[in-house]
Amino acid sequence: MSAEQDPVKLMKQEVGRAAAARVQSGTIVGLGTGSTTAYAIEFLGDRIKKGELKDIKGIPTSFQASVLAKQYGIPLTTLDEVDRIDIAIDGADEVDPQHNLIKGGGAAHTREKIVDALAEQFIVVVDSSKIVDRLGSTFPVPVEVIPLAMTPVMRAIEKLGGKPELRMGVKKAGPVITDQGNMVIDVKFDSIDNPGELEKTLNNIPGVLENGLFVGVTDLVLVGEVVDGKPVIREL
Ligand SMILES: O=C[C@H](O)[C@H](O)[C@H](O)COP(=O)(O)O
Repeated sequence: MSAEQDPVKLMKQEVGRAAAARVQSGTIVGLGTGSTTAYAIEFLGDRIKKGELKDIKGIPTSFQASVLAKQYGIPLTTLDEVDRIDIAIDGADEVDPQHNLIKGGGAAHTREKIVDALAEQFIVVVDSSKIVDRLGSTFPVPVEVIPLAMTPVMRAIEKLGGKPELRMGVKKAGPVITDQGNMVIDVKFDSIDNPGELEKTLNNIPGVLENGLFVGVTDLVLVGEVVDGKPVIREL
């Protein structure tokens, strides 16, 4: 199947394009992580090349975002250099009806939460498969943990009713190591009744750096769908 015919790829591309179209000249832009945001970064680069978009600066949420930004000609800055982030564009693994999220499928949720939460406008870009009635129904909650605390954190998570699993590398023996040099525990909960409460409880376990529940942060969700073979973008 060619890239153009792959409906998931098509949805991701179009939703990335739609988000990139909302960025204005002269702004500071949070650059999210993952396969969907990668398209937004590519389209931002296209707009810069065409001269449509001038004087923007990106704040990357990961090594991946930083590499892509450099590849597509987006100048980068840091949180030390700016007094605001105007807009952030980022993907998600699940989006619930209140626009709360699970993120961290790419182990980048710690830096993503810092950047996305600081942004004046945080736009989430997803394909329709990410929309759920209840967080945790398809995806575990990623928890970034300082390595020496891994065992006590796992025990504490079990006491909360979660099933923790250390995330292992693909094409790398051993665990996934985050951009901060930590590990990720993926936690399956039977049911997440109060995501805001769980977000705080998890972060309160000593040794936990950040978890992938993003509650009350989203301003707009752009959802890519394929209808009658054509990509359609809907706003939530
Ligand atoms: O750590 C990774 C991020 O939270 C991603 O934004 C999230 O996993 C969605 O990625 P994708 O767009 O590749 O599904």
